[in-house]
Amino acid sequence: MDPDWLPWHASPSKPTYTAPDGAVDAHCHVFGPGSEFPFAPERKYTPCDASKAQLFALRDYLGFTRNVVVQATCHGADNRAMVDVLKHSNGRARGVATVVPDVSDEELGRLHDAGVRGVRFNYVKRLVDPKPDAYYLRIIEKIKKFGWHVVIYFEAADLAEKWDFFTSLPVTIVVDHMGRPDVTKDPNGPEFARFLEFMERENVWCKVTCPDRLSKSGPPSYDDFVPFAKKVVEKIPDRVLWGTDWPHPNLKSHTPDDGKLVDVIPRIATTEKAQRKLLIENPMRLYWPEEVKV
Ligand SMILES: O=C(O)/C=C(\C=C(/O)C(=O)O)C(=O)O
Repeated sequence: MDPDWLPWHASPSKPTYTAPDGAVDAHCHVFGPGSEFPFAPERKYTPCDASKAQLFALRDYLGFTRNVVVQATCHGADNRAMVDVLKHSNGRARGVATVVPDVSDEELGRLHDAGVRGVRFNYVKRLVDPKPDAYYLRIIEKIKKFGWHVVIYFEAADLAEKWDFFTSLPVTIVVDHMGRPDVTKDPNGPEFARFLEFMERENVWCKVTCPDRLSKSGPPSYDDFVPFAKKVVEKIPDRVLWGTDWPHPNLKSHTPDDGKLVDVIPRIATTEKAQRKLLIENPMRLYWPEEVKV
């Protein structure tokens, strides 16, 4: 089964930026292996296998310590591949699952015990068919008892339409990839200003991730991505997260060099204090709160 997109980089460069001890890759995936963890029949793309061993090896190679493994749509609501990573991580991986509204409390309990701490609502239409708000509200009612948060993945154009719903949610929200801004526009323009207004809400967090997806100026430095991500880090330094997005599903323009993605970090979080918040303090507070010394 050939993947629909370029395979991930087999020999990324060693980053020139050294992440602080304890750094967290807060957005990554595993795919399959398909022979062990079949892909969802309803998926809209077919991934290549990308295993926990390869994810852990990349983590160590890039100088990171922990992972947050996000359920990808190609596995639908079958979270077994993601849970398998958590169970083999020695406590160094947490998860974000995909569930359906009639998920049982017992299943949610099993996911929580394995290390899941959130669910993902994916609004990107090329990945998932749209669901009504009530679908997601039923899920939120179920997960509140576990203290989980909601990760939302949407296109910039969706924000206006979903504004009232997103701003009504009574849980912590984590936005994937800055809501996918058009980085050819002005970072000080009205479109990104509206997104930054969303970021002003105390329960809203943002992943300053995916220069490889968003940039039009392209690798290796992804210059046009930097002012947008830097703005978010400066605005909400205590509510930002970073991740590789390995193995980079659905990228067709190029195969990102994960070492070069790491090297973008000091250009968007320009002080050691901001880097420690982005890479350690913020993800630890959200995913390993029991290990955070008050
Ligand atoms: O991996 C990402 O975060 C981005 C993509 C894929 C998914 O999120 C997914 O399959 O769940 C994408 O933009 O294609």
